[in-house]
Formats: sequence, structure tokens, C-alpha cells
Amino acid sequence: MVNAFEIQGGKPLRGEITPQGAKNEALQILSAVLLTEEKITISNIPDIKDVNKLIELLGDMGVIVNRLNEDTYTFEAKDIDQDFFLSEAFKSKGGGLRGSIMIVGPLLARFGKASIPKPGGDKIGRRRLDTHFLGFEKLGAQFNYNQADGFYNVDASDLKGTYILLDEASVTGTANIVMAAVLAKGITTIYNAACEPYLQQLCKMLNRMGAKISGIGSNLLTIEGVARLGGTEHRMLPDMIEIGSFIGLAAMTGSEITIKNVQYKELGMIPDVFRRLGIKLELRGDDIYIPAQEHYEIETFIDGSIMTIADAPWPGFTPDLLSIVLVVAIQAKGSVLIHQKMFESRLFFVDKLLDMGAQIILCDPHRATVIGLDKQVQLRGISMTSPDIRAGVSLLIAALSAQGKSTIYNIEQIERGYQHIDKRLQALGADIKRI
Ligand SMILES: CC(=O)N[C@H]1[C@@H](OP(=O)(O)OP(=O)(O)OC[C@H]2O[C@@H](n3ccc(=O)[nH]c3=O)[C@H](O)[C@@H]2O)O[C@H](CO)[C@@H](O)[C@@H]1O
Ligand SMILES: C=C(OP(=O)(O)O)C(=O)O
Repeated sequence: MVNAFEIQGGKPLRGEITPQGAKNEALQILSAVLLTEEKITISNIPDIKDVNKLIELLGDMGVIVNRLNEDTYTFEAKDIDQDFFLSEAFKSKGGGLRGSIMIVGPLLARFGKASIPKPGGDKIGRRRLDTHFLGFEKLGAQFNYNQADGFYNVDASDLKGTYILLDEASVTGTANIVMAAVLAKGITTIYNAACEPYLQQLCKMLNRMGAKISGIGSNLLTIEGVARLGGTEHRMLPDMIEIGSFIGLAAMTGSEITIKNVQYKELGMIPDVFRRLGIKLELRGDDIYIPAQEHYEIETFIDGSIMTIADAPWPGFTPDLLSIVLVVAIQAKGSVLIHQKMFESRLFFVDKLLDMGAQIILCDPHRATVIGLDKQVQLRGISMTSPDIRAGVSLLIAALSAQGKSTIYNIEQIERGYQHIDKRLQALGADIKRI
């Protein structure tokens, strides 16, 4: 086994697909179980590498983890083994995923200290953690980064609520600071807070545990500290990035697909961005139905100029779907400028798309212009390596639409965030196998 996907492309798919629970919500929610010694039951947990690694890490720390069924677990963080944080095992496992950074806030809140290895995640450009640590410092913590062992150590015997203006609306940074502030003394106000549905879900769960957070869904959160938190139950939202990926997949392969139970009102502008590419979507109940489409035509701006699709902090368009939008635009009629403002190394995968026959100009590390082929020319299957999770899925979509065989290597990147993707695509009729 080389751990690659082999794909015979060019076949339209058909059927229904249900999105998994949201990866980036799961990483926040799982970290929050550390805030109480009482039992927390979480359902709709996706069975993906990053999430499983974090669950394993919680178990290693001493959290009692019970799997009730395929997607539901209980967690009880009664006794946390402080020595584990000094171990080599913690260094390698904690460093394996981006989401592990979010255990720092809860550990500070509950135990007054935390250490964490430099977290992993995709290599998609600089990924700083300043927002997290500046926020902790405002609450009264002191941190130092030990370059020699690669650990961030944070001490906070006495967290006190205060006013914090975040230097940027960081998603994991906001979650981390909220989790530190819920048990701090007094009132914390966080301005320029990120407000993704993931964060709204986290704040709602914390309130059910006894926290006092107001302003949920806005960029101004007020947190009145409480002495302790208790247990609760929580269900993860469907993964909006998976939903966007499946919309793109349907359009690019000319397939008729129904995406089940999407919780449409939580998707923000995602459906409209795909509509602006000319893709027809219908909301049926809470399902998104995408009819088989021979063609789709990218709108221009009202003044006739070329459409730009750019990322922005929520409720702007998520950067995690820009690679998918870029790939889908390859077979549209018309042109679009893709502007990835947040990350500087997320567009380099266009090289592989060029090899497949796409018409794209990479203007600079942040911008690419796609000149749509309008399905006049089919992409060619090739061998390629997935550089990051979303580029990986975009290449998978390109391969499923292409003529002939493609092989995608480094699929660990894809499997970090997409649950049993080969089997779920096979159920839609895709010719994909693991080699
Ligand atoms: C585990 C997890 O949840 N990962 C997500 C989380 O990562 P993460 O929380 O690590 O990302 P951040 O929100 O901190 O920042 C992402 C990038 O955008 C830049 N930035 C951020 C805010 C801002 O107002 N301006 C700005 O330029 C940052 O400098 C950074 O380069 O949010 C990102 C942004 O939605 C997503 O791509 C990641 O999938
Ligand atoms: C970049 C992503 O994940 P992470 O932050 O875990 O690297 C993503 O989910 O698109």
C-alpha cells in the first residue's frame, strides 16, 4: 500500500451524500471537555485523523473517554496527569495537529498552567499564534517559548477578566481565549472576536455548562467569569467545508447530487458564492439539491468587470473553500480572480492543475486568475501529490472530472479532514480506489 488514491475520471456521479460533523468545530468542542470534571456527551463527531488524534491525546492526559457509538463519545476530565505534558509522547502527538493549541485555554482556566508543543496543521504559509498568547497575557498569564525543546509554556495562577482587542479575528485564538476567560475572575470583553458557527457552537455549549457569555455570533463577546462549569450534551454541526466541497464536486463532474441535512442557515454566504459561479442549487427541506449541469457561467460584477472571489473573516467567505472554488472555475464559462488573502502558500497547487490542462495564471502567491474552459476541453488525468487538506480535495475533484487515470499521493492530508471519502464517493458511483 502506498496510501494513494487511484481515480478513473470523467464519469458523472449521482445520489445522496450526508456531510460529516464539522472538523474545526470538533477541535474546539473536544478541547472544552477539559474545563469540567463532569461528564460531557458529544455526538456527530467526525471519524477523521485530526479529531481522532485529539481524542487520543485527551485520553493520554487522563480524560476518561467512552465511545457510545460510531459518532458519539462521553468525556470526563476528572484527573489530569500533569506529568504527561512533559513527555516525548505529548510533544509528538500534540505537535501533530493545529487544533491541539486549543487545549491551552482550558488548562490555564482549570489548572493555572499549560504547555504545548508548536502545533502542526497544514503548511499553507506562516501561521502565527500571537493572538492566542497576547490574549492570555492580557488575562494575566505569562508565557515563554522555549526554542530548544519547541514548547510554549504558560503560567497563570490568577486569571482576571479584562478588555481585549484581538490583533486579528483568529478562529482558534478566539476559542482559546474564551475558554480561558470563562473561569477567570470578573468580566472579560473580547472585541474583534472571530464569530464562525464553530465559535457560536462553542459559546452555546459553554453557556449550557454554566458559563455566562453574551454577544454570541458577533465580534464583541462579553464573558462573566464563573467559579466552575458542569457537564452537558453537544451535537456538532455538519461540516460546511465538506458541504462546499460536494457542491464543487457536483458542478465540476456534471453530477446530480443531493447533500443531506446541511443546516442551511449556518452556511452563511457559501451557497451564494457557488451560485455566482453559475452553479444551480436548490434548497429542498434542509437538503441542497444540485442538478446535473452541462454548463455553468460565472457572473461578472454589476459594472461588467471580472468577478473576484476572496476570503474574509466570518461572515465573509471562508479561506478553506477558495481552493475548491478555484478548481470548479476551471470548467465554468467566464473568468474569475481568486484572491486568497489570509494564507500565502495555499495556491501553489495550481501547477498540478496546469499539468492537467487548466487555464490559470498564478499572479502572485495570493492571487490566481482562472479562465474557464466551459467544458469544451476535458482535463487530463495525471499523478500528483496533495500539498494540504483543501488542495488535496480540490485535486480529487479535478481528477474525478478528468479524462483517464489520476493518482493522488499524500492522501493523509485529505484524510485529516474528510471521513471515509473513498467509500462515500464510491457510493455516488465514483471510480476511486486506495492503492
Ligand atoms: C483548526 C481550525 O479551526 N483551523 C481553521 C482556523 O485556523 P486558525 O485559527 O489557525 O487561523 P486564524 O483565524 O488564526 O488565521 C488564519 C490566517 O488568516 C490570517 N488572518 C486572520 C484573521 C484576520 O482578520 N486577518 C488575517 O489575515 C492570519 O494571519 C492567518 O494567517 O481558521 C482558519 C481561518 O478561517 C482556517 O483556515 C482553518 O481551517
Ligand atoms: C487549514 C485547515 O486546517 P488546519 O487549521 O487544521 O491546518 C483546514 O481545515 O482547511
